Amino acid sequence: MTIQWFPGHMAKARREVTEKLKLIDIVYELVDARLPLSSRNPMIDEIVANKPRIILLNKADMADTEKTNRWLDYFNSQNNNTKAIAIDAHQGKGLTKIHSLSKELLKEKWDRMIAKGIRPRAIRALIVGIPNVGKSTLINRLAKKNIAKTGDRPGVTKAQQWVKVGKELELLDTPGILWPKFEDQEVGLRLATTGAIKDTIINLQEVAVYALRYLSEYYPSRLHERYGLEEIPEDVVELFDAIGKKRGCIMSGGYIDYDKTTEIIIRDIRTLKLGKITFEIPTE
Ligand SMILES: Nc1nc2c(ncn2[C@@H]2O[C@H](COP(=O)(O)OP(=O)(O)OP(=O)(O)O)[C@@H](O)[C@H]2O)c(=O)[nH]1
Repeated sequence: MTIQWFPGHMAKARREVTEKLKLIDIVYELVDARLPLSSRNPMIDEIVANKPRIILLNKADMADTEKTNRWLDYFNSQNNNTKAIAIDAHQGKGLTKIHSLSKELLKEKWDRMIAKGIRPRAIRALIVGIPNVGKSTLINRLAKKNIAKTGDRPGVTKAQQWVKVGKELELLDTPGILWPKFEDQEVGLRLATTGAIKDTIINLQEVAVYALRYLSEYYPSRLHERYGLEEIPEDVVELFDAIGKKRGCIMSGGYIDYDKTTEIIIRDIRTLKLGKITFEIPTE
């Protein structure tokens, strides 16, 4: 699903997430491990405020493991209320850690409740993230058909459905959808490279050029191997031509077929033919 985000939609989405935050103890913020900052909402810290949070670097199966580890260090060193782990919601990898980490982050709150004589209840969590980041996949994975109709809760006007994850954890069944920072062109290009933005609304050639520039800088050996290039031309148009030539994307008159070359490059990236790639590097 690609949502056209207008200021009115953004305000509404924010309001909806803020309402849901009142019902829960902890936020699971889903980001794409290949572009952990670009796949976040720019106002997320402000929206989530002081709630404990686990940043889930999803689609870790498609990201460069060494860089994912650097991103985990980056997020884990930010504040005590926030932890990060890498997961693959599609195959269900890394998910068992979510529960133990939630308990850890909420230990003080739970201890306080117990000290006051309140019986411990299930931890309530909300998944938030931008479109296409894997929210539904994660809910379905965690739920294992455990969608519980709980109806109204005291103080809650609208009926909310909760998904049981074991005995001690419950998720709101509808995730919070938030917008990415797409006024930043680079963010848009990164999102487009991984397929998070519908191809029909972007200029794919521009995306392929962006991706090639990035790959030449950070993953030149992958280009060597995949396209059998002896040298990686510095000029990106020359590189584009060289790949087109190697892959037989030639039109009559000997011209390079740029549309076909673009298609190949983008497909190779998205289907991991160029290996696991992370499109954003932590700065510290
Ligand atoms: N490789 C891989 N693909 C994943 C993973 N998680 C989700 N996907 C795929 O990513 C795509 C989007 O997943 P969804 O669960 O629909 O994402 P969403 O955030 O609910 O999307 P919206 O409904 O648009 O908000 C689907 O094709 C999933 O199969 C993962 O960990 N690894």
